[in-house]
Amino acid sequence: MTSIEVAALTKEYGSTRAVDGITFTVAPGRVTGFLGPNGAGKSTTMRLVLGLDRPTSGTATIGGRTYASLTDPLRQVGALLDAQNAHASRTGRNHLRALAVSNGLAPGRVDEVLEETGLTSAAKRRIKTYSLGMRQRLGIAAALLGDPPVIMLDEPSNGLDPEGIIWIRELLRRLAREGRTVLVSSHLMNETASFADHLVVLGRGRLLADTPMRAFLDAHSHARVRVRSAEQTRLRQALIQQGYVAEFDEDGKLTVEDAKAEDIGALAAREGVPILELADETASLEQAYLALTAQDAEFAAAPSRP
Ligand SMILES: Nc1ncnc2c1ncn2[C@@H]1O[C@H](COP(=O)(O)OP(=O)(O)OP(=O)(O)O)[C@@H](O)[C@H]1O
Repeated sequence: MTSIEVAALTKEYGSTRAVDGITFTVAPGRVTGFLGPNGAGKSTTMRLVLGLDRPTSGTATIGGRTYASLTDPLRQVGALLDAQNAHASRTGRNHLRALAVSNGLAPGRVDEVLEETGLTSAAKRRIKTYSLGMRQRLGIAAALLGDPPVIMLDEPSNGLDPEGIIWIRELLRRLAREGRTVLVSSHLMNETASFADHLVVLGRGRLLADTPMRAFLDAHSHARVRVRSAEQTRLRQALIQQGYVAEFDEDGKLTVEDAKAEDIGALAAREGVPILELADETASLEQAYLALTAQDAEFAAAPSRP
C-alpha cells in the first residue's frame, strides 16, 4: 500500500508562490479528485511529486521516498501530465515499446495497455495522426505500463468524447478498487463528482479542503427545494411571509433556499395551495466548490495587515 505524502510543500517561481505550505496525503484504495481554479498550483504539486521540479521547501514523497530515489519509477508511479509529450512521428505502439524497453518493463505489457485504453486498432498509426482524445488515451496507456500502485493524472478527461469520459470514470474506479492510489486533477466539477471518493482542493497555492466527497458536499452547499404548484404567486408570498427566500426560475418553478421538501409541503398544505411538483435539490459539487473558492477569493482579496 503506497501513499503520496505532501508535507509543508512550498514552490516559488520568482515572486510567484505557486504552492504555499500545503500538507496532505493521498491514500490507496480510493480516487482522490484534485480541484482548484486555474493557477491554483495543481500541476506544480504533481510536478514536485514526480521530481520534475525541486520544492523551495517541504517534501513530496511516494511511500516515504522521493521520486528521484525510486529504483523502478515506472513500476511505482504512473503519471499523465502532458498528453502532447510523445514523439509525434512514432507509432503509438513504438512509443510504448520504447518506454517499456528503456525502463526494463516486459514488452508484453504494451499490447495489454493498448487493449485496455482502446487503442489496439490505432497502434500502428503515427501519433501525429491521433486526435487529442487518442493522445490522452496513449498517455494513460503509458501511465499504466509499469502496472504501478500509484497513478497521477492531470486533466485526463481533456479531449475525450462522452464515451471516453465514461471509460475513464470506470477505469479510475477500477484502479481504486484494485487498491491503487489514484490522484486525478480536473476542472470539471461534476465529472470529478462522478469518480472521486475524496477531494483535495487548492486555491492560490493553499490547501482549501482535504475531505471525503460527501462531507465536502454537506459542508459547502445548502439545502434547496424546487416546487411547482397550481398557485405559484400565492405560494411564494406565503413562503416569504415565513422568512424563506423563494425565487422563480426560468421554467416558472420556485426555488426555495435553505429549505426541506417536507417543510415546504406542509406549508403549502396549510395554505391550501395544491402542489404539482416538489423535490429536494441534491447538492452539486459545482455549487459546493464555488461556495468554497468564493470564500477563498474574498479572503485573498482582503487587504494585507501591516
Ligand atoms: N515554470 C514556471 N515558471 C513560473 N511560474 C510558474 C511556472 N509553473 C507554474 N507557474 C505559476 O504557478 C502558479 C500555479 O500554476 P499551476 O500550473 O501549478 O496551476 P494549476 O492549478 O495546475 O492551474 P491550471 O488548472 O491552469 O493548470 C501559476 O501562477 C503559474 O503561472
